[in-house]
Amino acid sequence: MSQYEQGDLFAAPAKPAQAMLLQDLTQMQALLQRWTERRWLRALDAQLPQTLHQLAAEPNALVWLLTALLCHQYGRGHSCILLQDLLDDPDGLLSLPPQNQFLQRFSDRPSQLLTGMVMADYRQALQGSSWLSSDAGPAPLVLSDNRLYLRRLYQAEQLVKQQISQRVAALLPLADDVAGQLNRLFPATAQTEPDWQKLACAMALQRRFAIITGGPGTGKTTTVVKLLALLQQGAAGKLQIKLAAPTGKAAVRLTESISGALSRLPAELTAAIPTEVSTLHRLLGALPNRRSFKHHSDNPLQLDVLVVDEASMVDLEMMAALLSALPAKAQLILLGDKDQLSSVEAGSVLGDLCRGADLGGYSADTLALLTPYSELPLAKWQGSGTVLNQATVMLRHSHRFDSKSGIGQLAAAVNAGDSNAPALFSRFDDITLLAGNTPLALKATVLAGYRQYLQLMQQPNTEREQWAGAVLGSYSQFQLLCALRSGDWGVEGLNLQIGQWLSSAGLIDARQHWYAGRPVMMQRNNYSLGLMNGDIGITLQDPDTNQLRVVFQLSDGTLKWVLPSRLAEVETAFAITVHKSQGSEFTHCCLVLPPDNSPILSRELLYTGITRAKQHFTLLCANPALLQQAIARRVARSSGL
Ligand SMILES: Nc1ncnc2c1ncn2[C@@H]1O[C@H](COP(=O)(O)OP(=O)(O)OP(=O)(O)O)[C@@H](O)[C@H]1O
Repeated sequence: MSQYEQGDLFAAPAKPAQAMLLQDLTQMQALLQRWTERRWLRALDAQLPQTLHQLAAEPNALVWLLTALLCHQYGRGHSCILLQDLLDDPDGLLSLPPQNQFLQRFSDRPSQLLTGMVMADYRQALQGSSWLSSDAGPAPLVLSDNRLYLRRLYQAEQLVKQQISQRVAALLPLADDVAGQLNRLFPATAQTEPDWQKLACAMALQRRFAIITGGPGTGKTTTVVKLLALLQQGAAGKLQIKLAAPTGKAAVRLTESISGALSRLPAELTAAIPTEVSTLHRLLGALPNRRSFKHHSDNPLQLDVLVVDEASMVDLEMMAALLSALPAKAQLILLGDKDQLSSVEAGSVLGDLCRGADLGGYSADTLALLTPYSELPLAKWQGSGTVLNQATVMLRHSHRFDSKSGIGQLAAAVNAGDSNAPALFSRFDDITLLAGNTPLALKATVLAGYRQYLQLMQQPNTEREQWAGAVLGSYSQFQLLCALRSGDWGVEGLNLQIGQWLSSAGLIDARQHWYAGRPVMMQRNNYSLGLMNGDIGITLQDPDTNQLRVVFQLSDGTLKWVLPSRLAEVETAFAITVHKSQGSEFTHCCLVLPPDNSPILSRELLYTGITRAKQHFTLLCANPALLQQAIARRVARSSGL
């Protein structure tokens, strides 16, 4: 029996009177404790009001409740809570198990306790609290337009809004021959749609802030390289350009794709374009054990143009840190796929900034900036979009996945919320649906997927670097992705299970914690080792020393051999979450869904998982009905952006 089914054991002995509970701190503490025991809250969430209370006593139990819920929502990636949600769906602010009939037994759910409350009750409680920032001074909570924030997040959001609107407002002068230059880089073809790559370039040339968004293979990198070539041409090659990405893995990928895109342009255009890509943490100068960075508004970055790839992975606080460290005159270009999952940390900055981008939403002024560079009329894309829509171009045509590609078609159908998407599996060879008896199918898939690199590992050759490079290359041919962290169908359970299967097949010997063949993923940046969160290394028996070492490929292509004892924060990576896979691609990628419904299963999760696959995508799903539900469910993160 699961913890949730034991309702009678854990439920409050008697339904406490709402008024009593909301006024009585002891009862409130007990309530938060019960919610924590049921895993509806994290211990940290229940702890926050207690900690604040020690710093400044707060007698109102409702304020305690709101603070714990706010902390919980922050942990789930929201920048704030909308007070309206407390009226519409208060249970949604806790991690309640979905569709659980036993929940009805709990009389202490928020929906029960907060019955009859109106907006004014929440506002009044907060406004009477010393925990709420006011004109009199800063405090940990901020109430703005009926949104409740942790002050840090509020400040980050304000900074992002302010900085971006200032940057979008300023128009940059164009070189005289810009139309001719654009025409040479983007030759006209027989098109039925505007050349969005060319228009993205034209827009970004005129703004200090621009977003180029698009799905996989739509030409974001190709476009930005042409943009940089034009910018350098206009500045006689004197611009200081920097490239960055949120994770080490994404940085390696951008280095590769930038180098590829440069090789397709004439050499005289590409001389002053860098290929070195740094992580955002490294660019900003992360300080050990601190949230702050070496570069900030008083010590800005030294650059003229900054390109940030995989911007969907950038969280709100990182975006704020980046914008505050950016010199006022610099140009910032964000690249990313707005439809992917949001950052692991709070915020969904790219998704928020790109809201409405599908429709264009361009004002007459913006159309006037773009029209001179378009062979086709743009009137269809006129609208009353946001300020940000005026600085955003969406690339719509995938050059990697054509109409014969099941991966491309499936990703597009899932992204559009098409409930018929699962029917595509029977129409294409490069996508496979394994429904039904999942454990057996899973075993067969992972054995086939991981066998090759493990066999290669067992044949060390005298050329140590070449052999290790080949093993790493072979590993990237296949990756198992999953939706959850814990449980049998999460990272933890699956890694254990796969370790056992591979051991039984004689491919690894997993009796020790560290063993040859163990793939591991960094869970945090480690600057002294030069390894970043999300980097995957493989444990190998070093033929030179006969000791175990974990081998990582660095962004310059070289290999780094690290003693396992130096890697404290790593996890086995036979299975990784879709979240952690962002910024990476694999030749064959297999996504396994749990048998039970979960709010984690969303359209964005499926889309992100599918688009990690370069040549083949397999979906393992015990319960195909879940697939439909996941396609219908959208991730909505509360924010004020
Ligand atoms: N206008 C175009 N015409 C033909 N091929 C193109 C065009 N634009 C891009 N490509 C090709 O499409 C492929 C993907 O391009 P690119 O890497 O620029 O896309 P991307 O959006 O950055 O991809 P990713 O999603 O991997 O970041 C490359 O092989 C590139 O040469």
